Amino acid sequence: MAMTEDLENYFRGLVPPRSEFLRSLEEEARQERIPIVGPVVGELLFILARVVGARQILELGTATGYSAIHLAQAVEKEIGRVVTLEAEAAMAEQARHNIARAGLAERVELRVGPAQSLMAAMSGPFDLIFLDIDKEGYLPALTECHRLLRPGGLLVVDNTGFQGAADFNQALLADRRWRSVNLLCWLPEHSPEKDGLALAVKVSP
Ligand SMILES: C[S@@+](CC[C@H](N)C(=O)[O-])C[C@H]1O[C@@H](n2cnc3c(N)ncnc32)[C@H](O)[C@@H]1O
Repeated sequence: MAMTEDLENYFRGLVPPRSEFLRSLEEEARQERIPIVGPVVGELLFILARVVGARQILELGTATGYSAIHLAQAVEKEIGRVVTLEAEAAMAEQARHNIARAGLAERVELRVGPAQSLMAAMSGPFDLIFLDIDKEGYLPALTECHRLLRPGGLLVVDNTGFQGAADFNQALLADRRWRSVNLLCWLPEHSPEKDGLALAVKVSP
């Protein structure tokens, strides 16, 4: 059977439905030109966290809290928690406000500062790590991501199509302590819509 001719338009019609609140965060990010993952990758993060049975999640790059909200929705109340790291104090304040409005403040711990130094002082293990900071920071963060993930834990990396992520992509591919795939995707309402997304499992210490 032939595929539909206008695949992009067709898939735009399949973007997950979401609350008015999440739509307002998407609008806020659009107006302030803040690159967030959008509804498709947001839902993907929720699904991946559930599949992994994640209780402890680490996010690098909070921005306004949109992806942290999806991750926090996936963890069980009172058992699970999302630790999210944001370099900019004003952005962190905006995220704190949004996360509280989502009723998820108790499940999210927001730490302010450069991810690399915050991670160096942290101990894991985390079940899932979502990497979404400045792309030049990806490679320097990889060693800490490996240390902080539990064996079998999942690393999800956004924006791997960016030039700044090129050395990270090569390092991840070459490192046999990970099994990984790097996908070229077309993701409606993701910033940008055509981009890469990497998934990696920690297979050895
Ligand atoms: C792409 S946005 C994150 C979007 C967010 N994950 C979402 O989808 O809702 C990247 C954020 O990471 C922050 N950031 C960039 N480099 C950072 C670093 N080295 N440490 C901590 N935060 C960083 C930026 O200030 C920005 O708010």
